[in-house]
Amino acid sequence: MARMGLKVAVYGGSGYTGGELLRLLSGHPEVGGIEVSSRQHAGKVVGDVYPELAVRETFVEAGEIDGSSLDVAFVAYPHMESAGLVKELLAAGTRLVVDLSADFRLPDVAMYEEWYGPHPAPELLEEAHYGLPEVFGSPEGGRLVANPGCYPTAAILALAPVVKRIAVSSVSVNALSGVSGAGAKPTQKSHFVSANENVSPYGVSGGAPRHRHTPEIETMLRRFAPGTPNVTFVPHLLPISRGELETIYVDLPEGAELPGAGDVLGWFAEDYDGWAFVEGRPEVPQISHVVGTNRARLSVAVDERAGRLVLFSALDNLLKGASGAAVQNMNLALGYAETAGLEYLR
Ligand SMILES: NC(=O)C1=CN([C@@H]2O[C@H](COP(=O)(O)OP(=O)(O)OC[C@H]3O[C@@H](n4cnc5c(N)ncnc54)[C@H](OP(=O)(O)O)[C@@H]3O)[C@@H](O)[C@H]2O)C=CC1
Ligand SMILES: CC(=O)N[C@@H](CCC(=O)OP(=O)(O)O)C(=O)O
Repeated sequence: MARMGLKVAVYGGSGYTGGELLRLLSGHPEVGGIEVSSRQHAGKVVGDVYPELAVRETFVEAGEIDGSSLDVAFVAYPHMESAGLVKELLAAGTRLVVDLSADFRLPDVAMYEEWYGPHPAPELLEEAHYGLPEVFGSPEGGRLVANPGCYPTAAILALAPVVKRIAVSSVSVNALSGVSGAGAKPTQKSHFVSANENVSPYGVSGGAPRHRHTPEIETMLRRFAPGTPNVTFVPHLLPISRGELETIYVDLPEGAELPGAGDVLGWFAEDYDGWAFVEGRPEVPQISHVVGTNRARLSVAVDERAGRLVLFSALDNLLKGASGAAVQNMNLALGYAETAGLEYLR
């Protein structure tokens, strides 16, 4: 007998975030049917291509999925490839689209075009809800969720409670990530021989830091703290499969009083009270504290000698940084508990 429940589709199911979505959605109590697209593997059973997933659905071409029949579509395509499909799905009547790419994160077309390229569906930017619910609220009732980038999720969760409360004069993010953040297609940067036994800074070009997550972090923080200064953001590739850690240096204006660590932990507790997956704790988070979970763990150290706050933020790039957050957003958008299907990842 067919299971009742939500009919969902994962577009780009052969990728890392797509695979993680299949794993999460297969065990989700509200999901009744899953369709999954892949160009390379169309016609093959998911679990035959990826035995670690043990999913019995068959990959199909994206065009074979009827968007009008879907409750939820997760689009896990590269940026600039995603927006066209998102537009088609919404026009077809898909109830909710969660886009994992960056295509609907920046509300300003000119900014998108500066950092990415021509936008394929700018008319939808205004309607997209930036899917970091612990900071920007639930997307309940909306049709389009722009799932945040993994690095911006970690940075915004740590910084929002601070910039909301005190003026800051500089913000520098030192970010570390596992190789799955670079996606399933190997590149010179992500090839085993390049990444193994190595740590490399990247996102620096023409002698300046220039990673496309910089404007995402700045734009989102300025929504409630318009005076947030330009952010220096430098990511580094670690020889691990997954997980992300950011150490964030925050300077205060001349003469401003430095808050204590207890103050900042109190702000984290106040802002994230009632949310299941975000927690400030006294100990400094490590990647091993969050890998395989949908947690973001935050902490703080106060450098009184230098007059500077040091924030820490750790998450799993494929879960709270992508697919776990996407399922959390689906839950909230459709009125379920944020933890539905994710309880074991707390
Ligand atoms: N990896 C991470 O940690 C995070 C990723 N993201 C974002 O999520 C999205 C997916 O990332 P990730 O899973 O890592 O990426 P992958 O490269 O692992 O997977 C993307 C999948 O999309 C399909 N695809 C690629 N190009 C196209 C295209 N032009 N048209 C249609 N399908 C295409 C491919 O499947 P096939 O060739 O089989 O069709 C591919 O497997 C990206 O936008 C990424 O930036 C966001 C946060 C974190
Ligand atoms: C290690 C690594 O390469 N990480 C990726 C993470 C970005 C990502 O996947 O997020 P978006 O959806 O915003 O592109 C990068 O720096 O490009």
